[in-house]
Amino acid sequence: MAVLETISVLDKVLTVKFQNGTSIAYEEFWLRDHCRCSTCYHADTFQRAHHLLQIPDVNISNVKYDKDQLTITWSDNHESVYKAEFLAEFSYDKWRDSRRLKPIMWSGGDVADKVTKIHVDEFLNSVNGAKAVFKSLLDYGVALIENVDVSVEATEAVCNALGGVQHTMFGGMWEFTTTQDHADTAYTNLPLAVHNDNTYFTEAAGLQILHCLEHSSGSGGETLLVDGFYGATRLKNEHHDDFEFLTNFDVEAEYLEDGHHYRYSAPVIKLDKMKDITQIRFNVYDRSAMAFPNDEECRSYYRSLRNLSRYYENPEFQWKFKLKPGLVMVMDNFRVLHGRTGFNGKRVLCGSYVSRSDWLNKARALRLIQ
Ligand SMILES: C[N+](C)(C)CCCC[C@H](N)C(=O)O
Ligand SMILES: O=C(O)CCC(=O)C(=O)O
Repeated sequence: MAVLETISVLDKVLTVKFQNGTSIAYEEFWLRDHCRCSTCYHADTFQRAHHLLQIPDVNISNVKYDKDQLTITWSDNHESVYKAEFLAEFSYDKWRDSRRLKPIMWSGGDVADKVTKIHVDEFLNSVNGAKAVFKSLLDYGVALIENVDVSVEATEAVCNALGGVQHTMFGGMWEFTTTQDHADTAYTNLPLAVHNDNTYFTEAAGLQILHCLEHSSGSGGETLLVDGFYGATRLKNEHHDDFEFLTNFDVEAEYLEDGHHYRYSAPVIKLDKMKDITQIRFNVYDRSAMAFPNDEECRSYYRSLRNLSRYYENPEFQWKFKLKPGLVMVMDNFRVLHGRTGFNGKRVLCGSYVSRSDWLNKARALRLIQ
């Protein structure tokens, strides 16, 4: 519970000292911009009523406060009221850290005992079930949902509860096997080294959901998962120059098939301003043929990608398991790399993508993140 203790105003800055000892300084312009009265703010839509250019250049004429709220009278006689709880949100460190995700890195199959494995009914019909799935995705980048009817329709209900089916050139809900519906090796029985999908899209899919509907008259087709953040962190600690290179160099990726040519360039390892790893875009197959300005950059490209690959290809760091009908695997495509061993026989998978905005929206609505 935030409690106002003292307020002081100097040189267009109002400083609040809270009873817990913290102090926060607010620019006058920021305070006027955050007036929540009915003429400045549409409380029903959580939107400001004025353009930035309409905010007047005024000064604080008078302040009144008690332990719960502050009232400012402005030099244009406008009056603004601020609740202590609202003001207390804007300690910069607290505000910044409240927005940082806190992934728990993992390596190897032991993570199987940590990720959420939940009955589909509990996921779809209970808040705690939904929280368990989204927390597992936030913590480990993987969640497993069991007892799902072996159908595209039942899988779609799971995809919608995860945030909604994301439509791409591959469709919305997809069902795929070894028929060449698209010019991609996913539609074959070849082994696929662990990778992130959609490195050729301006924004990769947020989640990838896979449900093996059938695998008959054959073997293989085991799923491989690896924590892309763990491998990138090992690279940072053991090949720092390569890590730096991969956080700065734009690797170009592309996807080509009749009527389609996607192309996008971005670093393999994306950092935010806090230097937290926020995304891995790693796919050895979809890399474009690139030109380089000099030998050094070309050599750095191959050395750094090969060194990072050694972590991702290390079986010790991979989680290998077989998707079976009824079990739906959900993974964070911004973090977890997935692949499969080669297979024979008839193997049919269905699933969808979910955008990152949409699944984080669900997690935020469940109050798991800010
Ligand atoms: C749509 N579905 C998931 C079946 C396959 C899409 C192909 C994904 C492509 N190999 C990539 O890595 O982006
Ligand atoms: O067939 C599988 O298990 C995965 C295929 C794959 O990697 C993909 O569709 O992106």
